[in-house]
Amino acid sequence: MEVHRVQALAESGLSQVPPQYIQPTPSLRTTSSSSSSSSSVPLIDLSSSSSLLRHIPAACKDWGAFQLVNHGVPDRLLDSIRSVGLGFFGSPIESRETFACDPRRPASEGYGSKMLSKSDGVLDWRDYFDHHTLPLSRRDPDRWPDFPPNYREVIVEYSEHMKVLAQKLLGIISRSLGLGDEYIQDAVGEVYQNITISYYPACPQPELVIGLQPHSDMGVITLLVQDDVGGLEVLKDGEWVLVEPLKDAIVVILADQMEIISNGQYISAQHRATVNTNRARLSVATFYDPSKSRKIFPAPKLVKEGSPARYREVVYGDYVSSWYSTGPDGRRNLDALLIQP
Ligand SMILES: O=C(O)CCC(=O)C(=O)O
Ligand SMILES: [Fe+2]
Repeated sequence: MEVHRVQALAESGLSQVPPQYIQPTPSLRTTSSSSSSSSSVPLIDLSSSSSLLRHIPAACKDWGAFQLVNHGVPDRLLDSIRSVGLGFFGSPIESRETFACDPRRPASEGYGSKMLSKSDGVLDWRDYFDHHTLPLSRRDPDRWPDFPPNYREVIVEYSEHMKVLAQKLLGIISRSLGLGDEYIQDAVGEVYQNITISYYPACPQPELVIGLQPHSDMGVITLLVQDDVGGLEVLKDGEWVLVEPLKDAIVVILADQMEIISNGQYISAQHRATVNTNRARLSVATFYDPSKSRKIFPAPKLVKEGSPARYREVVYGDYVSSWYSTGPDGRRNLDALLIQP
């Protein structure tokens, strides 16, 4: 299978994007952008008790996403992860290709460009590097780049901080739903963590393409850091809203299994990434997922008279397979589990 790196294409200096990257439906193009919207993604201070009690639950209900400051992750680590990512994507293509993922297997670890396994379908204007970081049994740092020289160390340290922060947030979210602090963590079981560094090259015709197509994340919770370029957008009441780049903030995105466990009280945010003519953009997404064999279902305490179960139980691995084979198409995978009243 021949793989084209978007970065190589962009750096070849072409003035028009190849047809396989052009979004056929104008509604999927990013021209009709966002930022005119009056609302913005909630900004939450994790060190304030009113945030924990009021702002986090409101953001989870209305947006399924928020930006977090005073999160306890050292700012220098956020800088380091961005800088090793840029170091990798700024290295010669031959060095990068030594770490290519297996393009035939969805979600395989390594350097990739095409997220979905289906052969038709429009391509995203993005390259990425996916790291399998937890559990330790699936971690093999030899499969990660060793340039810049501190690359692997930074990933290991970052993985630990993201796990701790995700678990803290799951405790807060669990409690806010009237469940025990540990309920969501227990429902998820052993954590499967992946870290994906996305690189969106500058594009000569950004209005015709999409960096990353609209989707909701399939796991439980995603923690994302971005650089100062901007491009991440969240769908709110039918409008795309830009997630303003804030240097030391972490973007929290609730994912599909969270919506199921909360029986729809909290929503998974649909989001997408746009690109621009001038500057390449880098983001780092850390996904917190159940194991493939885990069964996920609405918390029994949230299913009662007047609020019946809204989602069918699902084996997480089946959810992942359908996501990668058919594609996310917004919320298609989650909507397929809805129980019709
Ligand atoms: O690049 C971004 O800001 C979004 C990345 C993302 O949504 C993902 O990797 O699932
Ligand atoms: Fe995402």
